[in-house]
Amino acid sequence: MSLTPSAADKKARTLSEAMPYIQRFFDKTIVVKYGGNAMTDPALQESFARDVVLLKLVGMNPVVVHGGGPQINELLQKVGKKGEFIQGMRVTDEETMDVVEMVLGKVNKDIVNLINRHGGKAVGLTGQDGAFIRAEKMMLESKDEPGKMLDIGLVGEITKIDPAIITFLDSGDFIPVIAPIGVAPDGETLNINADVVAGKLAEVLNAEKLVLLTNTPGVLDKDGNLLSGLTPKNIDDLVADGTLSGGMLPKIGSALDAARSGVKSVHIIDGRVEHALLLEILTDEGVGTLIKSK
Ligand SMILES: Nc1ncnc2c1ncn2[C@@H]1O[C@H](COP(=O)(O)OP(=O)(O)O)[C@@H](O)[C@H]1O
Ligand SMILES: CC(=O)N[C@@H](CCC(=O)OP(=O)(O)O)C(=O)O
Repeated sequence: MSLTPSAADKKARTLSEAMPYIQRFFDKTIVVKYGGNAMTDPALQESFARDVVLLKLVGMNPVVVHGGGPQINELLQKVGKKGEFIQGMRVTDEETMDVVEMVLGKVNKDIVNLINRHGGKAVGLTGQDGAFIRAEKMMLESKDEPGKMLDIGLVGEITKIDPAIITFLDSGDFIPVIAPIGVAPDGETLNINADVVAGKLAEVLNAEKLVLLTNTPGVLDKDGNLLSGLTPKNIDDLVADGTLSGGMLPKIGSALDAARSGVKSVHIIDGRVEHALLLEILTDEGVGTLIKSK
């Protein structure tokens, strides 16, 4: 294929532009949350896997945490159950938990397989492996009746993440791929929102970056315009006036917690854009919403 001089020049400039980022992020941990909504298109799945492998090849330590919300809903529907969410958290009875584990197990191995097909060495884990994600049953405070605690079933609140297994994998050629399931003190498995796992993991790994790939251009205002940067005060206002709702609530909460606990940059970006991850990490192009710690 021959390139016109301007196209060749543009390609060369883009490659050259990547160099300072490769230098800056060499040996740094990048936690990537791959949302269930961003993984529905096979071509995008391929580009995601290629991006993750490329980051590893140039010396970064990508750690993938995946969701699977829409895929869980699909199977629930097939077995005649309706997915119910409160403040972005799935109400999880025992039967639902079986479906959650089944679907996340399949999604996990699909991602592992995809990364491996592109030359990476992915290792799939849930929080049960080495009991590395400890959790306890979450009680959620009602938004309508402050002070009232809601029981949403087998949903976990993280009490501790032991990063040892992840740093061990990172120090080799491996790319950890993590499903958001935690383990309670009695050994019961608990369903955890994947954004929450990604945020907490970024914190305990002292990650350089947390990138949350989802199915919107980023955080949007009431008129649907992209908000390119958000402070904690902006976020409080957007929650209070109802601009942020549903799955965006745990996402923004986790993003802010991660930013405040020292993760250097936290982004919510559009996983429907091909190579969104590379654009975010290796180019000057700012995509999506940057979450600021203050
Ligand atoms: N202000 C907002 N800006 C963008 N998305 C929002 C906003 N408020 C609510 N959302 C919803 O949050 C969704 C993303 O969260 P979620 O469905 O949990 O995705 P994921 O599977 O990527 O975690 C969006 O698809 C959108 O429906
Ligand atoms: C407690 C809770 O809500 N768990 C989520 C776990 C998967 C997830 O978070 O998937 P996405 O990132 O695709 O939304 C659920 O059951 O849907």
